[in-house]
Amino acid sequence: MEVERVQCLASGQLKELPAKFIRPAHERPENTKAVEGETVPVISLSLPHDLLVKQVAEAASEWGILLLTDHGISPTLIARLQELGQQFFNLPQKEKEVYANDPSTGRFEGYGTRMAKNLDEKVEWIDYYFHMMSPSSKVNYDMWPKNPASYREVTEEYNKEVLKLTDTVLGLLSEGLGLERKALKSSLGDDEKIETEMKINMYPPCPQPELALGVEPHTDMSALTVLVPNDVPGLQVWRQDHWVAVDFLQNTLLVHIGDQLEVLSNGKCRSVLHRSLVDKERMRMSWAVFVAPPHEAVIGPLPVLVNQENPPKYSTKTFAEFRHRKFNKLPQ
Ligand SMILES: O=C(O)CCC(=O)C(=O)O
Ligand SMILES: [Fe+2]
Repeated sequence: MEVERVQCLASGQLKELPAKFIRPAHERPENTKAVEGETVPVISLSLPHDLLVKQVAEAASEWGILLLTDHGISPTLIARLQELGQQFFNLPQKEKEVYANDPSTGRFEGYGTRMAKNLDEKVEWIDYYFHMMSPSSKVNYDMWPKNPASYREVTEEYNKEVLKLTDTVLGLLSEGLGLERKALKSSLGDDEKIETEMKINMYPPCPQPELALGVEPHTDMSALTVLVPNDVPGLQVWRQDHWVAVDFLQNTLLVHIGDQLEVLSNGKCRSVLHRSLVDKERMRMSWAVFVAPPHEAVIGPLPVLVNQENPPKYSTKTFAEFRHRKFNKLPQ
């Protein structure tokens, strides 16, 4: 089926936003502005170990998101990843359509655009590219862009780095919960099992950004999400009762706590509610890597964190069941 891409729409000198992108008043950025003066914690991985554990634990429980500096992933590698993503979205439309996904038939991987299921439904101002990244046994490389030619090599290298960083962050979070370094990682599945997915988000310039959303408020169902944005701001996180804008900081990685860590930690780590706004003049992009357990993994509050004073706050189920419920908006 022919899908109307937001990028094509945006390149057509639109003055007004088509109705399907106009959010109801209570969701509009113009009516739900971020507060000034609050900032997401920025944490350097080169801090002394005990201090680092403490800061990461605090950020995970109070914010559910942290910005990492001195994270060890080379700026050159990140810049290459970003260039390739941009190059893909600059390809002729026909070439991109070869990779079109079709969520209505369960084909989630590939090039995608949100589709309204009925006339009232609002859609997000975004085109994206989504694919599994690891373990390689579960990857269908036909779903990865073949152009630019170095996409696979660079993406695989980036994935390795993200897996190393994940190991570090999960270790710190485990220690912050008073557990052994390996506790969270082994619940999610060790290196051959843990899954990563890449989502390249592309938000074209939008004629009326105050009325639209790039991504609706949501929590990620992953364990962790590692995200690099380009320099166009837009990400906002919910804190207590208001939105806080996440500043763009050069050479910084964003780490979101996702639903699976909230469950495993029995609520000590918070899965952060977030949304993305769009810009009038500039294209915003972000590269999100979702780190998640395999579908068959059984995830529930870790028994060592549960006792009479701290009864389990979440039910235990397979990650497949969790996904099914989340996709279908069923209670967990
Ligand atoms: O673009 C962003 O900063 C956020 C994207 C996001 O939340 C997602 O892809 O899950
Ligand atoms: Fe997200």
